[in-house]
Formats: sequence, structure tokens, C-alpha cells
Amino acid sequence: MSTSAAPHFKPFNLALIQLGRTSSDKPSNLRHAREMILRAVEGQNGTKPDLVVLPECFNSPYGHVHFPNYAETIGFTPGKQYDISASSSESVKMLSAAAKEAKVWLVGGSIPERDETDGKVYNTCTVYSPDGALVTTHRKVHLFDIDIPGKITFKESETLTGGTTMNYFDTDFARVGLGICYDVRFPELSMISARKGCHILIYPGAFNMTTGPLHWSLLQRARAIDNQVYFSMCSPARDLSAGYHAWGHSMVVDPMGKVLAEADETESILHIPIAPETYTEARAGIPVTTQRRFDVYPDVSK
Ligand SMILES: O=C(O)CCC(=O)C(=O)O
Repeated sequence: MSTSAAPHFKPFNLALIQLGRTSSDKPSNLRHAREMILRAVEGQNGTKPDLVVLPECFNSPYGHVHFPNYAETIGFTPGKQYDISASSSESVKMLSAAAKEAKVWLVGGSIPERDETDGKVYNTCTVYSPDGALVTTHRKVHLFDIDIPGKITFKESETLTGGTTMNYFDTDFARVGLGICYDVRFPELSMISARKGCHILIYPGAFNMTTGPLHWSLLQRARAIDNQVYFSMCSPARDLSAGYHAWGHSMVVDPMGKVLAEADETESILHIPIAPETYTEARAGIPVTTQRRFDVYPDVSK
């Protein structure tokens, strides 16, 4: 991950698509996602979004058993131009075309990705510029392996492999850090992204009915406050007929920890203006970013 100077943080409009109706039919999932991207860019009160976000694993039913069956080869190499027309990934092609048609930055949630070189399957976020270029990817680093007896057991590592890189991208209005869902529980990832100059951290996610009410909001507010950045997670809508019941509640938190917008559990689109002043004022008023004591904890100063 390079550490070039971050772009100047300017006001921008964010839209989160809390997507519903994800089924076992991938083409129908892709069609619906495309329609919702185009609906999101119609904007709200005359304001159009600059950046649109989709949820985690939006092209497949949620569950580690499904991921290998829905996996697509992407073949992105950081620093190299990606040829969309040569891509075998139908999801990448749809997302690229939708970003281009809508002329918007697009954090394309995540999709299961099969890497041709190692045969492994990753949970991968892809990001597109308004001209449809695939600019970066993020492979979920921390796999969701939990066991809360009587409540929820999930073992992504049975079919998925964790990514090994941190990732962000630059737009003309902000530097945006990436993570996926369970990654939010590891403060180190957000901390390093913030220290690399990210103004907002965006994590497509899909919490559940046990940890959602307990931790979804708390974790985002914690990551926002301890790094003094905007923090946002975009979830699928809840579908009680599906095998996995997502918590929903897609959300944006400001650098003071205030929840700016929160969906309920149904399909919806949130439109949120992002103001650089709150970022600057939080850092000026509570100057933790300049008060760190790396002499006391040098192992996290890298
Ligand atoms: O951390 C949690 O409680 C939920 C995480 C999750 O659902 C995921 O990583 O997919």
C-alpha cells in the first residue's frame, strides 16, 4: 500500500444501498443491484451521490457453503491497468458498466473471488471510478469464524482464505479506506488506514441478529472515534426466508462518533452529505492524532 499524499478532503455525498432480494439466482441479483445503483444516483432533494456503496456478498446467498459456487475470477493486479473487456467476471463487468453509466464512484460491496493462481476463494470488494475502471480491490483479511452456542456458529475459513493486504483508494474528494465486515473488529486495520490519511473508512458488511444489536453500531462508533474519521458499513436488507438473517441498519458515523444516518432492516437507500469540517474540528478539538505516545508503544508505530 503506497503512502503518497492524500487528496484534499472536500464535501461529498455518499449513498448506501441496503440491498434486498438476494436469491440463489446470480443474474437476477446482478440485475437488481444494477437497478438500485441507477436508482441511487437519482439522488435525494436534487443532490446526487459522488460515491455509492453496496453490501457484502451481494451476488450470492450469504453463507460459506455458497461462496465457492458463486466465486468468479477477477485477476486484478495492484498498480496495473485492468482490462474490463477481457474480464471473465460477470459481476465485475456489471459493476464497471453501472459505475460508468451512473458516472459515480462505486464500492461494489463484495463478491466471492476465486484466484486462478492459488485456487483459493476470497471475499473481495472491488472499487470503480466514474469511468468504469476497476481501481482497487480488498480481500477480507479477518475471516468470520465464531461460535456463540445456541446463537450463531459461522466458519468462513472452511471455504475462504483471508486477504493479506490493506487497501484504500483516492478520489478527487477523499481518501477512502476499505475493510469487510468482521474486519471492523480489528482496530489495527482502521488505525493504520487512518494514519495513511484515509478520511472515511467503508466496510461492506452483513452482521447477524445476535451480534448486530450488540456490536454493529458500537464498533463503527468506536472505530470512528478512535481514529477521528468517518466510518460506514453497508449491509444487505434482512430476509427472513433466507438461511442467514442480516441485521441491516446500514450506517454512517462522523468523526465525533455521531450516527448521521441509519437504515432499518428493509431494502433502502441512504443519502448522506459528508462534511470535512467535522473531521477537521474533531482533530483540532480533541488532538489525539498528535498526542500519541509511540515511545510507550513503539510496536504499533510502524
Ligand atoms: O463480527 C460479527 O459479529 C459479524 C461479522 C460478519 O457477519 C462477517 O464478517 O461476515
